[in-house]
Amino acid sequence: MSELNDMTGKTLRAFAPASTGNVSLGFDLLGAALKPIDGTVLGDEVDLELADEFSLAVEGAFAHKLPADPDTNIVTRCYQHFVKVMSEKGVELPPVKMTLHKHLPIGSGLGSSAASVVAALHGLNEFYGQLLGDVPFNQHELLLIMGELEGQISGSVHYDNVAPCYLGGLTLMAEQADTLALQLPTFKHWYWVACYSGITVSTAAARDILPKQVSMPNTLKFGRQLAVFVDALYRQDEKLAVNMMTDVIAEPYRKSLLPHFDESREFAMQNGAMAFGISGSGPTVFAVCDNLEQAQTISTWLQENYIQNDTGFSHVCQLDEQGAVAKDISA
Ligand SMILES: Nc1ncnc2c1ncn2[C@@H]1O[C@H](COP(=O)(O)OP(=O)(O)OP(=O)(O)O)[C@@H](O)[C@H]1O
Ligand SMILES: N[C@@H](CCO)C(=O)O
Repeated sequence: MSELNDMTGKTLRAFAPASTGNVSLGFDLLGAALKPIDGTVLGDEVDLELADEFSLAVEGAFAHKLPADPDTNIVTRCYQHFVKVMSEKGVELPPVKMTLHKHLPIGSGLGSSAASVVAALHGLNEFYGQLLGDVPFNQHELLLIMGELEGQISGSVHYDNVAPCYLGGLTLMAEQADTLALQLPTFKHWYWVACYSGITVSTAAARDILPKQVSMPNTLKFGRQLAVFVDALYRQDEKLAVNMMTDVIAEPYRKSLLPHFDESREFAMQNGAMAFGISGSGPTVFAVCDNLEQAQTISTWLQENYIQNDTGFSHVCQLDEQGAVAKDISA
């Protein structure tokens, strides 16, 4: 322990933003990190400090929606996995006390479990990095671990929430041994309205209702849309890009789980939205606008008409280009 830096009394806080998976046209392959323009914290935070033994405390607006036993919390599993891998490398890490500030609703389509996984693992990497003098895992290695942990909870390994949440911006999954995700160019003037209705849709259940096979016409449309969308981003051809933003894979089946989805789309598209769809596996919906006033009108309408209970909310967002961050919050 003598060669370790002194972290006594230091508290590090890691933040990981909300994210929207699929972006309609890229099922499991596209994702974007979101940040409300009014400064609301939309993401999970994890605090870390040295302790005699590991513990996890859970606070925040959605803490009571998680299982009471901290051992079943994905943050505990992140810690256990992190120290196990380091131990296998011959590095025994001193325990930490972790506090999860659970701001994101569970089963919301905003990458709630991904935000906890990313905040926990990024926080652990930065905290132990300061202790050891260098981060234990590089960005690629850490993203691999994030995908694995998120997969344990959502029933399948898909990176479209963890990758944008960790890296920021709009990401395309490459899933290659040396390149997991690619960061794409974006339209900086786009506003993304994100409205969470307040009901819970489990990702595993929303995957179960999808057909196991996709028809030939839909396969061809999916491939064309994704390829043309990426090209349009690189050429900053906004009209072509939004024309590609439709979902032939999941939305036709999943919208039956979302009360008022069709009216919401109709209102949004008639009031200036360039695209509208389900965020991840829902129930959050998103609308893309190039005009702030229209985005605000749509957000207000969704707040009044799409939200089902008092846990729902609606935010006008832009893309969070930064992704996960960590800062020293020691008193
Ligand atoms: N820290 C955590 N954050 C979120 N979910 C957690 C966490 N720890 C354990 N869980 C459990 O993981 C499951 C997450 O389910 P699911 O993947 O449907 O939600 P989600 O990640 O919130 O979905 P979405 O990506 O749609 O926001 C729930 O059963 C929840 O109780
Ligand atoms: N791509 C995943 C995201 C889940 O948030 C799905 O749609 O099932």
